[in-house]
Amino acid sequence: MAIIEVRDLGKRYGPRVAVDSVSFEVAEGEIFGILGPNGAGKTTTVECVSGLRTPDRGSVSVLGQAPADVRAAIGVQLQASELPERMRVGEALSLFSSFYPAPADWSARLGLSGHLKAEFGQLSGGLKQRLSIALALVGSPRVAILDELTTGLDPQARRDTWSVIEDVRAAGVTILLVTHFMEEAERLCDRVAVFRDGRIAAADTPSGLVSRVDGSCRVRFVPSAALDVAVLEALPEVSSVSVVGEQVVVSGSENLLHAVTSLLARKQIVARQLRVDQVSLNDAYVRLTGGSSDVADH
Ligand SMILES: Nc1ncnc2c1ncn2[C@@H]1O[C@H](COP(=O)(O)OP(=O)(O)OP(=O)(O)O)[C@@H](O)[C@H]1O
Repeated sequence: MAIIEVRDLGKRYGPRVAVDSVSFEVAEGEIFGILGPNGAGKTTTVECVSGLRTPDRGSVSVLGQAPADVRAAIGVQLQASELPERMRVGEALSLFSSFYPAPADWSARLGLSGHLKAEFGQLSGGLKQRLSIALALVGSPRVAILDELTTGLDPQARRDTWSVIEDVRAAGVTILLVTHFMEEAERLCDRVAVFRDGRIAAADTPSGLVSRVDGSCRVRFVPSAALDVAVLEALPEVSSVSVVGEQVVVSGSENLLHAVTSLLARKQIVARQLRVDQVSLNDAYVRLTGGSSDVADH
């Protein structure tokens, strides 16, 4: 069942079109990733889903209702969330908890227990980020919207946060996640939408996006005996073949390795120094966004 439905969403800021004809659905329990270069319309889209912004066009429903009518069911962690400088972590958690009849306490799981007395203004970027996640989850939301969840965290803190998000999902929460990190999208997301210029350039599972890239798999080897390149080129899985010195380099679809090794076995040729490379989600992303490299791989 779709828990979030976005239909033909459009939003302008003056003459600037931020989001144009965006449609997607998120199923209950799914982690749906939104990727794209700076200015592609990701934040505007999730702000419309969270009910913080009103679309100019199209419709958004969360749990079958307008977001503004189900606010208590939506937890939001926005890119730049600020609290008063002097407010202590424990005070912020208590204040937000007081808004809900049955608040959830994620502070220990997010490594905040040792910082409850620290003032917000004194926190490192990483701790601010973790606090904003804890505050987004305090109302036990059915839908969590996380915008640049792990930006500013060091690699270990990022991995720790991913495992928290897996726990959040295991608790039945549906998650809409804006990210610039391909490794994060691959690890966490069931499906991702790649935004470009306010539109969705492609939406699929991470592996589905990779397999859309022409020549997503590459096999290299040195044949043990003379090999007619034309027989490789005739295989339906093969998109191109090149010969570099003794080495044969074959590009093609996901099933390339099986197709090439079966052919070589039939011809009783051994593939020496065999290597297989797979296009990464990062490669797929770069191609889908027209070569933009404003993305981190790890
Ligand atoms: N409040 C605003 N007023 C005017 N223009 C805005 C406003 N918010 C966003 N924009 C513009 O709308 C476009 C989409 O912005 P948005 O923040 O949704 O993109 P984004 O994909 O989230 O970018 P980023 O990765 O940098 O956060 C951009 O061109 C941005 O400059």
